[in-house]
Amino acid sequence: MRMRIAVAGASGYVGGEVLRLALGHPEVEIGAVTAGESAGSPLGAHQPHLPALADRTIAETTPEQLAGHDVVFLALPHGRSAELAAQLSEDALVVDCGADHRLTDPAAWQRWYGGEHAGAWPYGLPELPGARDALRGSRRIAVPGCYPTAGTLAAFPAVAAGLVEPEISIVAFSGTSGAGKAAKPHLLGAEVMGSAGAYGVGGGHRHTPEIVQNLAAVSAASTVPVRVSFTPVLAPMPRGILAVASAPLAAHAVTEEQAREVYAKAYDAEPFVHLLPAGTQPQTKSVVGANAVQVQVAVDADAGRLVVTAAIDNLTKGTAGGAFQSVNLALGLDETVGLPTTGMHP
Ligand SMILES: NC(=O)C1=CN([C@@H]2O[C@H](COP(=O)(O)OP(=O)(O)OC[C@H]3O[C@@H](n4cnc5c(N)ncnc54)[C@H](OP(=O)(O)O)[C@@H]3O)[C@@H](O)[C@H]2O)C=CC1
Ligand SMILES: CC(=O)N[C@@H](CCC(=O)OP(=O)(O)O)C(=O)O
Repeated sequence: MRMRIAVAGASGYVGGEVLRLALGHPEVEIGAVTAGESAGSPLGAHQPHLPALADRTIAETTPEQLAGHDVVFLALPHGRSAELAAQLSEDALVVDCGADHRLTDPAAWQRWYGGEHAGAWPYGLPELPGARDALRGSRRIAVPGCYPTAGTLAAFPAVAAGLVEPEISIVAFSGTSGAGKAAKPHLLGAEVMGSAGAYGVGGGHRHTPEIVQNLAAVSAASTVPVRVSFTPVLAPMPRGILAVASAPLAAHAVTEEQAREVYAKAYDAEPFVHLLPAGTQPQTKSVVGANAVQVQVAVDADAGRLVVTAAIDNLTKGTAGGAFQSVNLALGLDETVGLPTTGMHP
């Protein structure tokens, strides 16, 4: 099924990754490319890695520019996408890469983002139980946050199988592209190069309720609330997220082999999730540009904890790749069409 796509936010990091993947997708024709302040300038001035599109002129982001496309990707700051989506045709498949339609609980939206809750759309993490059914045939997709993709995929098989108590700690290291390309003082080279630092420490990051929402939906301990302590760390690299999730084992006798069996059952049939052989660890570089997740499982018997590591590229599986995976499902295509799975080494 051929699809004509529009990309709003085409000058940004996510918009650039959507367009990179679109150029390699056999069923995609690229229509409108729009943005904010950069409207009127050539796309090549913002996306130097896309020479095939360098001469395209960026248009203003209006409902009229985005009309007449089969799929509209909104790679815009949160708030802006909900406002725009409300003015788009119900027949078009609208894919919100921002946060506006991820949270199902209006009170959680109010607490973490503020303002009116736009409502929740089918959540674009196909690996979560039940997600594929909601995505098939849908005309709206909420793309997960990049940390929630990594953290959820690291933790959910153990939470769903009751392997751990639902008291999850997630520490995740992110490349700086996770913050977008708008100039921010804490992202200056002099601040970031050669250094790593935590932020949002003590439960302050707005991805916490999204991770809780995902894990609570699958938790085997239905009478015990899922609690997540999430700590993001900015790391001196352009792309990638490495998440380290750990939780107390529900039974102290659980062996590493048993834990691996739980993860193998969850992921053996998944085209984009790779449970690594014992003894190797996920590396962010190995998934750069790939719609891939590397996962490893360990049991810390002395501490009585399960420790799971997961690596993704925040812009690929963490946003644009995961978005195309969900689009493929929504349009009845094979989920894997057009999505690269190989990363880089060294
Ligand atoms: N970066 C990441 O790893 C991830 C990002 N996301 C989400 O994806 C969305 C895009 O992020 P990212 O690409 O990183 O951000 P960038 O800052 O790199 O890009 C933002 C884009 O939005 C455009 N824009 C900003 N304000 C407006 C406006 N008022 N009207 C129209 N267009 C506007 C910008 O255009 P211009 O430059 O012309 O102003 C630019 O094209 C955000 O919601 C982000 O939270 C989600 C998961 C991961
Ligand atoms: C490194 C870095 O700054 N990362 C961003 C997460 C990006 C993302 O996924 O943002 P949305 O949920 O808004 O889509 C942050 O911590 O805010």
